[in-house]
Amino acid sequence: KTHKFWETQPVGQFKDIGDTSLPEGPIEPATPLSEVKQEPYNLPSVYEWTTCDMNSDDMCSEVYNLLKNNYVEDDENMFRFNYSKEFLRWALRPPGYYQSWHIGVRAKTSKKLVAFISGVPARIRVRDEVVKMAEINFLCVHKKLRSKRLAPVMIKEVTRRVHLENIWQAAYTAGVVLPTPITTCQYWHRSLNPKKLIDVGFSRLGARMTMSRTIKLYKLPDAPITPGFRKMEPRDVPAVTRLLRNYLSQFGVATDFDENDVEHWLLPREDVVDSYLVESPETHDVTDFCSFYTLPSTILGNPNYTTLKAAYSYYNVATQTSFLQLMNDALIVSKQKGFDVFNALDVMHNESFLKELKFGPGDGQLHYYLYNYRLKSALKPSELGLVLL
Ligand SMILES: COc1cccc(CC(=N)NC(=O)c2cccnc2OC2CCNCC2)c1
Repeated sequence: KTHKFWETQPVGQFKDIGDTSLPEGPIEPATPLSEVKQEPYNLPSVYEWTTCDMNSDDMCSEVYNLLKNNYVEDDENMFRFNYSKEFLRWALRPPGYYQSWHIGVRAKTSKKLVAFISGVPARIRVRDEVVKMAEINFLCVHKKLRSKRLAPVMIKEVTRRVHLENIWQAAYTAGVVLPTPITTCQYWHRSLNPKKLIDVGFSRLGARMTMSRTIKLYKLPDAPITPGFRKMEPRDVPAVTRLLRNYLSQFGVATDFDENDVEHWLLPREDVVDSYLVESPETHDVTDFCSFYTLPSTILGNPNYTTLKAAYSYYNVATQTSFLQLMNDALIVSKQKGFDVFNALDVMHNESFLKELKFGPGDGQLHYYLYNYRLKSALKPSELGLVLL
């Protein structure tokens, strides 16, 4: 498959796979800011760039509606991600964010928002190097404007604006294979509401299984079973940061969270992100942590349901409680909150609970990428400590 655009970019190229003579690290050097293109790239003449102020309710609604109607669908086009406005505000405004990295494309005549791409700053450790990067996400071109080659110029424009902030690396994911994945993850789903999942075609009734047998198979207790299991609170930020930093230090590529980051990314926000911890009843130490984010999907073309309520595993650490029991408690509270399904990637140590807790394999893969940073060899998913939204 010719990757006309990606062959021009500083990313690992397929032809270089296995060439261990190439050093690990940046592919191109940083350049002086004076050498960064000062003016935006040219769009086709009927379109114009716009910067999206996510603090503005109208602007946030425009981005929300563009994604709701035109963003990623599953392989069978039965579901489409439906990130909420509150989720987008959270995802796009972490500490140190740049509004200039929230980039829209409008049709000049109608002024309608027809495309979007975003970046947020993140510190990501690659082996022993902590690198300031942009996490690129929510690239979306209106369905009616596909294959007009808008995506390459949007990627070049967000790259230019990231360079203007003296940042030279990026991280992103895609459901498609591009040059060149640093790892490829499988996704897994744990049914919480099997009847709805079967009714909407997300799952199928197992062979020799009745509906009542299936409902019984996925039944969960009404309350978490670990003593000291409770919602995370602001006072827990230092302890959770210590727990997370220690856990993530073992992975080849991982987010380098500090307390400021933990306060933004992991404190509970209703209908956006949920996080729980285990405070030892004896010592009051914080010994374990689990979290998941809320990402509903629109159900396309089903007469009885419109929305699939999905929880996505985020960051989880078990040091005293068994990982199985901790994640089972996460399933229990997500069921209690009305989620239909709990999704997870086989990253970090997730593989150890997936089969045991009755997750089924999804029918797709999620590929992770670094921009302008070469790894000598690809990672196994279990060596990755990075979850993108
Ligand atoms: C169920 O509704 C869907 C609507 C659109 C796409 C997919 C399949 C899919 N592509 N799933 C994932 O990418 C995925 C599966 C498990 C965990 N995280 C995931 O993606 C996250 C992380 C990357 N950005 C999207 C959300 C499912």
